[in-house]
Amino acid sequence: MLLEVSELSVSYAERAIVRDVNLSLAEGEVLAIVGESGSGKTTVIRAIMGCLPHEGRVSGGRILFEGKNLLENTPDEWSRLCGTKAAMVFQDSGSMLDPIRRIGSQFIEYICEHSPMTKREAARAAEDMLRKMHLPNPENIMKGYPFELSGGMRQRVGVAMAMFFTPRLLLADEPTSALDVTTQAQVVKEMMEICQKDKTAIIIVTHNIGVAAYMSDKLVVMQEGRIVESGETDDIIARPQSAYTKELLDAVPQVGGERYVG
Ligand SMILES: Nc1ncnc2c1ncn2[C@@H]1O[C@H](COP(=O)(O)OP(=O)(O)OP(=O)(O)O)[C@@H](O)[C@H]1O
Repeated sequence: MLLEVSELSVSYAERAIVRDVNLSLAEGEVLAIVGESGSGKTTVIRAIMGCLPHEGRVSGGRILFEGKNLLENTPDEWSRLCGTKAAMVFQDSGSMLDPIRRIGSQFIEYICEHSPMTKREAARAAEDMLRKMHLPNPENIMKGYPFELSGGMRQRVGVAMAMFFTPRLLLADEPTSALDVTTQAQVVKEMMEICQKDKTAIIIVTHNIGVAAYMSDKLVVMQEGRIVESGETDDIIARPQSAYTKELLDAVPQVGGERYVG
C-alpha cells in the first residue's frame, strides 16, 4: 500500500474533531472523501500532509506513507516529502500564488527550490507542464499575473505546479468547487489524465458525490468527524448502507432525467 491511515484522531485546541479514521490507498488509486461542511474532510488530508493549523494536533493513530510513519517525520523530512512525493491542490490555487508576481517567476522559484535545475531549464519545463494541462500559450501565461487568468486557468496552473515533480500522492481539497460546472468537468478530466499517466494516487475531498462517483475507485463518507461508510465507489453508489449516504445521493440533482452519478 502507498498510504495507510489507521485510527487517526485529530483535535483542535483539545476538542476532538476527527475520530478513528481508517483508509488506505494503492499506487494510482483514486479515493474520494465526501460529507457535509464541517465533517472533518479537510482536517484528514491536512493531517496526512503535516499541515494542520497550529492549534490542530494529531491525538492518535498512524499515517504510513511508503511504509514510513509520517507522524515521526522531522521538519526536514516533511519538507522533502511535500511538493515532490506528495502534493496538494486547493479550492482556489490562485489564492496560493502571490498576486503581484508573475506566474513564471513563482513557478520557476518553486522548481528551483526543490531541484538542481537552472532557471532556464526550469522555465522550459514549467511551460511544458502548462501545455500538458491544456493551457494555451504557456509563454504568455508565464509572463502574466494570477489576476489576469480565469479561475479555471489558475486552477490548471495550480495542478501543473502540484504535478510537476510527479508526486506519488496528490491531495486535492475541493479542487473544482469554485468553478462553473463545465470548467469543473474539464479540470477534473485533465487532472485525472495527468495522474493516470504518472500513476499518481489521488485523495479528493469534495461536497459533490457526483464528482466523487465519476473520479474515484474508493469512497469514504464522513459525518461529524467519523467515517460512516467506506468501500468501492460503485458498490456504495449502487447499494448505500448508511442513511446519511442515501441522503447525500438523494440530493444529487437529476441531469437530463438521469442522475449525474449514474
Ligand atoms: N483552525 C481551526 N481551529 C478550530 N477548529 C477548527 C479549525 N479548522 C477547522 N475546525 C473545525 O473542525 C471541524 C472540521 O473542519 P474541516 O474543515 O475539516 O471540515 P470539512 O468537512 O473539510 O468542511 P468544509 O467542507 O466546509 O471544508 C469543523 O467543526 C471546524 O469548525
